Amino acid sequence: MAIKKVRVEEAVGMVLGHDITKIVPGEYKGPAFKKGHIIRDEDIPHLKNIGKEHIYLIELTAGQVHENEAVTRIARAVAGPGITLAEPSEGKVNLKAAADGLLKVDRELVTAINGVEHAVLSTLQGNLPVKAGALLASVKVVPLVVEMATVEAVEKLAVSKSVISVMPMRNLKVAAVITGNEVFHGRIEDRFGPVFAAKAAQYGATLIGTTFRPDDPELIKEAILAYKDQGADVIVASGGMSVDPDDVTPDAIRATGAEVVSYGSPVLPGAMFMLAYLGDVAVMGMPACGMYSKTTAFDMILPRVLAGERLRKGDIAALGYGGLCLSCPQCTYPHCHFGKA
Ligand SMILES: Nc1nc2c(c(=O)[nH]1)N[C@H]1C(S)=C(S)[C@@H](COP(=O)(O)OP(=O)(O)OC[C@H]3O[C@@H](n4cnc5c(N)ncnc54)[C@H](O)[C@@H]3O)O[C@H]1N2
Ligand code: MOO
Repeated sequence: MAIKKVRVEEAVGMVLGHDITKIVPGEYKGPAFKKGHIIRDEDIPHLKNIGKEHIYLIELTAGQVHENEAVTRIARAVAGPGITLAEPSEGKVNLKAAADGLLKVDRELVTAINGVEHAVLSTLQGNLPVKAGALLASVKVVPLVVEMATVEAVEKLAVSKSVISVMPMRNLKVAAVITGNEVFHGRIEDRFGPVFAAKAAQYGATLIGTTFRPDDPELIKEAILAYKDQGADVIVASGGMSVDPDDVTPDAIRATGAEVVSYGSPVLPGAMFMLAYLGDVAVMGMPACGMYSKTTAFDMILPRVLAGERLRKGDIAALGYGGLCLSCPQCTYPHCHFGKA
């Protein structure tokens, strides 16, 4: 590679070989000059004000790739379905969500790609519901010019795999069975119904019904089976999930014939959560913490089910890493460590 340093005063009329960044803390961070800009007399003081006394003249030799081309190729290699790529800027390409959905990231592949000399792939954690246009990942390379081998090594790792993708939510039908004698007999006002309505809407599902049952496993079982017959894809039974003699919801779910994936989840709040499947219908037992805490195991599991994943015991066990909520006075999820296993 021929890279020549030229003093800015002598660079008038020359073409910039890369974007040049300006940063004013708290005000601006971005390109002051873009690759391809032809340097003019009036640019000289501006370049000096951002600390540039020289520019590079670049001539690529065979087997070398300019940063913009390198990051574009790497971004294309790692982007799976549901991802849009921005134009390269300052040697970086941003990957964004093409539509609302569930972010999937192959964590092992991200690590392997970052093991390639000079490749940088920085992502959000996966299994997160994301909105259209959300920034999900950035690709960079470290030097201004990289060896073709760097790009090819990443392409080889990512070939026929999707490192980063967004699964669309499938607008499934959710039904709620709210249990508890105290609610059923009107001793207290139900506080779970609004939570389920809000969560279904938040994650792109339709709540097709909410029904109330006392702490009677037979009646709860029948309500679950009735919703299955009505075509629900996900049935959530709330309350009665812990250790008291009147906590009969897990037994009621078992009595439907559903296959229990897990009773208990390593997410707090949500330790007493149950996931089971009645054929293809997901049946969830939601402990009462779901009324009180803004974000629980339910928020780790429901979006994945709504995106079409069939979860297994190992998926639930994996939620323990990062599964401890700090119960902040003001919940800032997902802007925290919680649920990012
Ligand atoms: N000794 C133990 N105590 C608790 C354990 C445990 O393992 N050992 N687990 C705790 C965890 S974790 C949770 S979460 C809670 C709640 O579990 P449940 O799902 O069994 O909740 P309930 O007993 O049915 O109700 C608790 C509380 O919430 C009120 N509630 C329930 N449903 C509604 C509703 N739809 N609307 C309004 N209020 C509702 C209910 O009246 C009770 O006051 O258990 C811990 N304890
Ligand atoms: O199931 Mo309890 O949720 O950990 O609060």
